[in-house]
Amino acid sequence: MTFAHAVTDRTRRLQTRLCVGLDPRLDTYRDAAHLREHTLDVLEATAPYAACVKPQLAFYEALGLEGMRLLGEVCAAARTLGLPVLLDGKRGDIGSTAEAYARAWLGGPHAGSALTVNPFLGFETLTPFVQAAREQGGAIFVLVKTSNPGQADLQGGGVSERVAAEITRLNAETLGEAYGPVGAVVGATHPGELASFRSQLPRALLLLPGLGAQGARAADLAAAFDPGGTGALASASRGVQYASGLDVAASVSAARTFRDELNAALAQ
Ligand SMILES: O=c1ccn([C@@H]2O[C@H](COP(=O)(O)O)[C@@H](O)[C@H]2O)c(=O)[nH]1
Repeated sequence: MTFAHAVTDRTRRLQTRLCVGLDPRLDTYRDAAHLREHTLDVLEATAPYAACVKPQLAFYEALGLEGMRLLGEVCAAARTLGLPVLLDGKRGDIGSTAEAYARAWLGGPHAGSALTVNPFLGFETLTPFVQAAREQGGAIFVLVKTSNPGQADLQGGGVSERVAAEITRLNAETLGEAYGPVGAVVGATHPGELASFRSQLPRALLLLPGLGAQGARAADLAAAFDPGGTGALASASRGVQYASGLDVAASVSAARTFRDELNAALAQ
């Protein structure tokens, strides 16, 4: 089953459109062992409310070798729980280096996972990622309009729309499933633009980061979804993992609330 198929199937079966972000911050814990235990506990406890899990690679890289080991454990635990994994790495480079990134994050133990990809070096640099995603049943999520306030410095003036058009072209080359292997990152912090990106990106899954800590609200995201309530994943990291300090029960409650609010928005 491909990544797109797996998240869509999970959305339909469990009625959840929430992507749980796991971004463990060392300064929040007594030590690395405490960080590991809490991160794995949050993953397991919130899994019933999640369509997928999104580890931000930067937080694992910042922990050195131990972080890489933990990332492996998070991905293995997610697989056991039946949760698709979306690796937020925002990779992108000239072709031969992009090939290495694609092998590293879409192949081997990460086959079938998804990776966020930065298109700044040009559309030709997406090719190794798209090929790897197609071959391994994975997916990529290309940055179209990021959630941060400064995105307009470089992503305005029609740039986001050009990236969206390229994603649509790439997905048209892949026949078969409802959603192709090339998704789009569109910040949940831009609710007024979600309908437009939804229609520009007909076969793309949308990743909507910014729920919770960045101020985006589930109630404002309905326009990002297709009829039937598929096609988008709204993502919260701090708002789930650190919903109330390190209280795992509060993480569960936050995940359940985000799930319910997204469902309520779609029922309007
Ligand atoms: O446009 C983007 C793309 C990715 N992110 C990442 O998502 C999480 C957001 O964390 P919160 O704690 O829910 O704010 C983080 O890993 C970002 O690197 C994003 O925020 N915006």
